[in-house]
Amino acid sequence: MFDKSTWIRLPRNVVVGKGVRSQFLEVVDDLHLRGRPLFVTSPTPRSIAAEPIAADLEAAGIEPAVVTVERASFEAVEEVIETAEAEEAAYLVGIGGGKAIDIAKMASHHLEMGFCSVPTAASHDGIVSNRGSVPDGDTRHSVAAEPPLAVVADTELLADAPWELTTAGCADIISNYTAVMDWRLAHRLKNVEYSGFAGALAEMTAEILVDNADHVRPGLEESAWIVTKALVSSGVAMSIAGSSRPASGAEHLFSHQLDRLAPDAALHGHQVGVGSIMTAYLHDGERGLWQDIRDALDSIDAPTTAAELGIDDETVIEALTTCHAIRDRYTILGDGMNEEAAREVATTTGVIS
Ligand SMILES: NC(=O)C1=CN([C@@H]2O[C@H](COP(=O)(O)OP(=O)(O)OC[C@H]3O[C@@H](n4cnc5c(N)ncnc54)[C@H](OP(=O)(O)O)[C@@H]3O)[C@@H](O)[C@H]2O)C=CC1
Ligand SMILES: O=C(CO)COP(=O)(O)O
Ligand SMILES: [Zn+2]
Repeated sequence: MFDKSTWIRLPRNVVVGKGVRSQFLEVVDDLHLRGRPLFVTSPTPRSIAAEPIAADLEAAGIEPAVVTVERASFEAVEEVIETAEAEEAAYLVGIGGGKAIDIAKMASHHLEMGFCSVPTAASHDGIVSNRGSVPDGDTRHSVAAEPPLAVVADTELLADAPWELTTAGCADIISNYTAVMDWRLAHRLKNVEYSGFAGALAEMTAEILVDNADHVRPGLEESAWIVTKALVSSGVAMSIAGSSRPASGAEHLFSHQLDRLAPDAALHGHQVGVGSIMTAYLHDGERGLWQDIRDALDSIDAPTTAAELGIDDETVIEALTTCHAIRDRYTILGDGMNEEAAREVATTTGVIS
């Protein structure tokens, strides 16, 4: 008997383009969101986006509350929940990079409140997804979170952000290739539920981005447009899957472990890109996928080596040999790599010298 059912929760308004941050009020009006919003932001996005949008709302008689978070953590989520309650917020708006948006969507989930996403960097594919990613001691959780009711992605703002944030977003997308390979492997070996639609969308998103790599150049608003649309598409794949599987495999485990071993050394997207070169080699051997991934990263100025990440070779080996244990997610790393194998993959792919 067929007894499957699913909920696919997606944003209603995805507004992308030049200057669209000035349409924020129109977007929330269209969603019939009323009352006082709480802006969840981080230090740099606060001054460049949260304050100007707050000024627009104030001119219309709405005074948003604002909370600034420094790190992605459960404590930060708790702080946002308390602020929302104290300020009697009616809905939440995440304004910033992955950190602020993740915290806002997790707090909204707990508060059962609407959430809007205003990215200030095209640096990660959590802009639209219904997942939050939080470190917790030795582990890293991917938790259910509120998908945004609306995304307001201003390409002018995104194009003005430091170029490395955009290349990080590209690398997060390119890593979908290996994430989907890991997901299929887990399906075959461990009977993990697999969605062909979500897997195909995540892969196709990476393919379109790589095909358009020549148009992804610093300072070009068109680059912000191409990358943001890919980030939205990848987030939709996660929402269809109901998990981060289409966009997060062993390369993400590697990055999450680097966050523990070398905090703040490199951007999330750059770390997963380098991880993807190595896990592609593990999946595909010498057949060429790892070189294609490395060349695609190189063509958009994303790091391809430990040195370019600013991380030493021994930390890469430690991350590779331990990251399988960071969460219960079966990948090509199986129950872990030994040190010799880790050195082999990292050296052959040129990640370490
Ligand atoms: N939920 C999901 O599905 C996903 C979640 N993620 C998560 O997202 C995070 C990674 O996202 P990322 O954006 O790299 O991290 P951050 O939010 O930490 O942003 C990276 C840096 O960019 C700065 N910044 C943001 N916008 C601008 C701007 N316009 N101009 C100048 N600087 C800016 C931030 O400043 P400041 O320090 O002042 O804030 C920060 O230093 C990770 O925690 C990752 O796990 C990633 C992918 C998917
Ligand atoms: O970064 C992600 C997708 O790009 C998702 O993060 P997780 O690995 O925490 O699920
Ligand atoms: Zn990611």
